[in-house]
Parts: sequence; structure tokens; C-alpha cells
Amino acid sequence: MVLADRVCKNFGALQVLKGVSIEVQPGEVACLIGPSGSGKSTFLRCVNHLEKVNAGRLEVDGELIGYRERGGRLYELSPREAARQRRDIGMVFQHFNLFPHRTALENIIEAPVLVGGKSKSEATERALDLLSQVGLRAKADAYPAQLSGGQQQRVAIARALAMDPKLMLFDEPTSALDPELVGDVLAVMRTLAAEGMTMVVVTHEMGFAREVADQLVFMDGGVVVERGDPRELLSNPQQARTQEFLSKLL
Ligand SMILES: Nc1ncnc2c1ncn2[C@@H]1O[C@H](COP(=O)(O)OP(=O)(O)OP(=O)(O)O)[C@@H](O)[C@H]1O
Repeated sequence: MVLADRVCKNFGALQVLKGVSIEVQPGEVACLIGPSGSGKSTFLRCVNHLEKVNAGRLEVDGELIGYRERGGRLYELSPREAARQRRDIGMVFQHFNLFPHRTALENIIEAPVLVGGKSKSEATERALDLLSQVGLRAKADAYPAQLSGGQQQRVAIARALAMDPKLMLFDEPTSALDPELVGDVLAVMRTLAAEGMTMVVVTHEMGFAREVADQLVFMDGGVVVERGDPRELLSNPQQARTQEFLSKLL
């Protein structure tokens, strides 16, 4: 589903990704961990084409991200084509960025109606189902300010799911939440994983990573240092850099 092959990304002279290769199969959950500044968010942003890679190759569901290949050459997608491609990839950020003057329901139906071509009634029906799935059916008419951070994040997940993505990217979805609200968000993510959604999750929640991830990827300094089965990697890291990182966490 996700195929990253030697992906490089620079911001000016700063080399943030230095040849990252990651493979995620359909239905798999991959968790990315690593110290601040190791390039985890940048990698997700490249997968979603919010950033353009400088070198290497990124594919989602067999499609090259941001480019079309013809006769051995690469042609950049038009903004419209790139937007179409991005619709297949849902992204949930640390800060949920809901529209403050729209209700939970209105936040969720916005994209399906405006860019997904759905009628308002069709989008509303689906949005109410999604709100039920994330345990917030009763909050459909609430404004973001009337919701807790955890509830807002669950609305943000429902909003991403409303576009029927093939892949969900999560960038530290619980880092901005009060500790008592983290569990509800992780529960929604666990259910999604159990339903077979392909997910790439940047997280510091090691319990979630251990129980839910099919693979754990440790990044440091813009490279993948180590990857593997989460239980094995967490209990028996092979690389000194992984050991050092984990020893600070546990
Ligand atoms: N748009 C940008 N312009 C310039 N530098 C950037 C940009 N985005 C990220 N960086 C830099 O790239 C490096 C990697 O950042 P990134 O956010 O990908 O790391 P991270 O592993 O996700 O860290 P964190 O856990 O703190 O979010 C950092 O040094 C950051 O300052």
C-alpha cells in the first residue's frame, strides 16, 4: 500500500530525510517512533504530498505520489490531479484544526460535498454514521469549542474517514491531549486497525504501538535505524541508537 524507496527531503541546506525506505502492506499498521527532529512528520507529509520529495520514490496503492511516469520520464501532476490523489489519503494531525464556526457535523460533510461530489443528504447520513463510530453521535450539532480535545480529535478522525480514504496517516494524534482523553482516541484507532484500515502512525504511545502495530519503525537523523515486530523491537532493540532512545522512554 505504501512504498517508500530511498526518499530524500531537504529544506534548503537542511537534509531532513536521507534515504528513507518503508513498506506498508494493505491492512497493516506501521508506527513510526524516534526523537524530535528525526523526520517522522516530514515523512508523513511527503506521503500525503504536502511536501515534495527531492529524491527517491513514493507510491501509495501502486500510484506514484505527485508524479506520473510516461516513457521512463516523470511528469508532475497538476494541482487538480494531486488533489484527487490526496483524497485517497486521510491525515489526522496533532492539532485537529476543525473549523471553529462549524458544528462537528458541518466539519465532516464539508469535503465530501465540496470536493467529493456527494449530495448534502448523502454526506450527512454518512457523517452521522461516522460520528456514531467514534462515539459522538450526540455531539453532531456541537461546535469545536464545546468539545474536549479528545472529542475534537475523534471528529477530526471522522472527517478524514468521510472521504473514504485507502490509507490513514496520523501525526502524533494524542500528543496535544490531556492524559485522560488519550484512551478514547486510541480506542477509535484500534477499531479502525481491527477493521483493516492501512495506517501509518507517528506516536509516542508505546503501549498502542506494541499492541496494534504490525511493524515498528525507529527513525533517527533522517534515516530508518531499525524496524521490526513491535514486541521484539521494544524488548530487544539491536541498534545502540534505538536502545538509547527507548531507555529514555521506559
Ligand atoms: N517546512 C520546513 N522548513 C524548514 N525546516 C523544516 C520544515 N519542516 C520541518 N523542518 C525541519 O525538519 C526537521 C525534522 O522535522 P520533523 O517535524 O519531520 O521531525 P519529527 O521527527 O516529526 O519531530 P517531532 O517529533 O518534534 O514532531 C526539523 O529540524 C524541522 O525543524
